[in-house]
Amino acid sequence: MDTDGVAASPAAPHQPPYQYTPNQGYEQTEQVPRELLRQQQAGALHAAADGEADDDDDYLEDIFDDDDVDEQDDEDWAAGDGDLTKTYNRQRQLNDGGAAALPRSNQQKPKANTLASVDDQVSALARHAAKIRLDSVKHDGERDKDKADRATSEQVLDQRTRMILLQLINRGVVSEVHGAISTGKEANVYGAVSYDEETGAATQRAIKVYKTAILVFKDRERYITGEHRFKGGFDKGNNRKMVKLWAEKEYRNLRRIYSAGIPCPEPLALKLHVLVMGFLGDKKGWAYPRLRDANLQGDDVDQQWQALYVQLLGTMRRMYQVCKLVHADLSEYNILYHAGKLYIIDVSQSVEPDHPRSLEFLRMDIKNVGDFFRRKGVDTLPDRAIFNFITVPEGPVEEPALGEALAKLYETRRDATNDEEAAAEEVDTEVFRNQYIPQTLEQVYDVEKDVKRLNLGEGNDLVYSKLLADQVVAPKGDGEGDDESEDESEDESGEGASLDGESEEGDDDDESRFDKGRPRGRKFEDKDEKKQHKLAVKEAKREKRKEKMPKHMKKKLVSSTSRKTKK
Ligand SMILES: Nc1ncnc2c1ncn2[C@@H]1O[C@H](COP(=O)(O)OP(=O)(O)OP(=O)(O)O)[C@@H](O)[C@H]1O
Ligand SMILES: [Mg+2]
Repeated sequence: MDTDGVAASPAAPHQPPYQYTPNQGYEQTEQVPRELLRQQQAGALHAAADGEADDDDDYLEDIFDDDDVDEQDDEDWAAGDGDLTKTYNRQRQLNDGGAAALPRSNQQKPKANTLASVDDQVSALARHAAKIRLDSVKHDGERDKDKADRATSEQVLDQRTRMILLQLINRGVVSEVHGAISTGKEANVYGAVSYDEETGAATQRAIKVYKTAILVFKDRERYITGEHRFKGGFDKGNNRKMVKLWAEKEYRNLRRIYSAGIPCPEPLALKLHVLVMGFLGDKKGWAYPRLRDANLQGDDVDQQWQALYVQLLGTMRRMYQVCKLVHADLSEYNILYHAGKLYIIDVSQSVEPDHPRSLEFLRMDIKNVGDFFRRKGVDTLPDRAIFNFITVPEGPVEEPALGEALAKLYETRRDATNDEEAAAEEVDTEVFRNQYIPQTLEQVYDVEKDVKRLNLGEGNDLVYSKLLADQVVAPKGDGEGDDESEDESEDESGEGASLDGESEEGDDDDESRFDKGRPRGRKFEDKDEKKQHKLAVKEAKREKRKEKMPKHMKKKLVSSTSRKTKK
């Protein structure tokens, strides 16, 4: 790999290529990082593709494209994007001035103009090499200690990522990149610092770098499938595109959440699979603890937990109603806590309500949140009540009205201190958790039965009653009907919760893992629960089949009514 005869570099692995001088920071002892030199010497970008197994021509080219988030296809973003233009211009200025000042190891002029400009940019980036210092690991207390240690030794940045970080430094988005705050399967999060040009004041930043591990990202496809924002589709075979997509999704979602005033990291910049955001932590660079690790102090800890629970339900409703997002991986792991406030993080998999599985994801979020707070001794509300609270369009979306609405819910709930009532509530929650959730009219596969129930005044039992009632169930008893793909073979599969419109990729394991609608489920997997659920679903389907109208009749009914009810 390293046989290109680059002049011996002082940067042996154990010898950092920089020197620390008090008050002046890190001074570089190595002028140009090796991979950058190689870039220049080869005079062609393709020579760089020696790191990962990567045979694309654009291994590094796309790093120099100005392809930040496309504003056009997502007009509802409230946050402006002026900063990116600013940083881009700054970069151009820097490039113009910076490149000439650097020693060039190879005076050979690249033939193509594009290569020449990339070459210049590479030179401009080189002088920032010493500002990436992954040896300073910061994480709170004992948590992830091993993981973080590993981060420094193992998680050496690949060339592309390194280039992107250098570029971000060059643009002035951050001034230095430090050690990993967190390393995970899908992403590493690094601490970074940005120094104010005039005052020199330091501001902490966080940089999330998505990793290109095939297996993990395969699993995430389901979040993109059905997302109208990603209608253009994605190329599963290309990991780089996939991680870029995830970073982009996280960036966009963060912008929505941030501009809705929900506590979360401020999205600052995005470049391919690298996302720069505001740092949630103190001035010294210590990140706030995850809710899971929050250590509440005082003699009213119980009330504090209760208040946090109510706060979170309000946030979930705001996210749904204002941001039009379901988090889809909400749990005590993806919420940070500080001074009575909950910060929502990790939103790359969040989906819009029109995603075929959004309600399933929401139900799972509700369950995760409820389970956690119950363990903390909080008197939680039933899942169904929360589901309705979050999804019903009417009602407040701002505090303090949100909190008041929840207080009312507490008042009107069943008397949970009464054993019988409590048991009934538990059963209802269990039923709710296993109920089939249709997402679109096409998925209401037994519309006749639902209408009958509605006419009998049992409409409230439908999971989606608060959501689709006026669309799905017309008062006269007609409505949109069955869908073509609901045939016997699907019934036999036992995949009760699998919704139509979902990709039919045929990865059984993947799909079954998702029975309960749990994304990235390994963390939460519970085999018994899954089995039980499958049985319940099978039984329910058997019952349904008994009452099922023959398919040809249903088709007739659908075609005679669909025109009336379709939006
Ligand atoms: N903006 C931030 N400020 C401070 N800490 C952060 C920030 N973003 C993330 N972190 C820390 O990094 C951790 C991981 O972040 P995140 O949940 O976004 O990654 P992830 O997608 O879960 O990664 P993986 O699933 O691969 O572990 C968080 O638990 C939190 O401690
Ligand atoms: Mg996370």
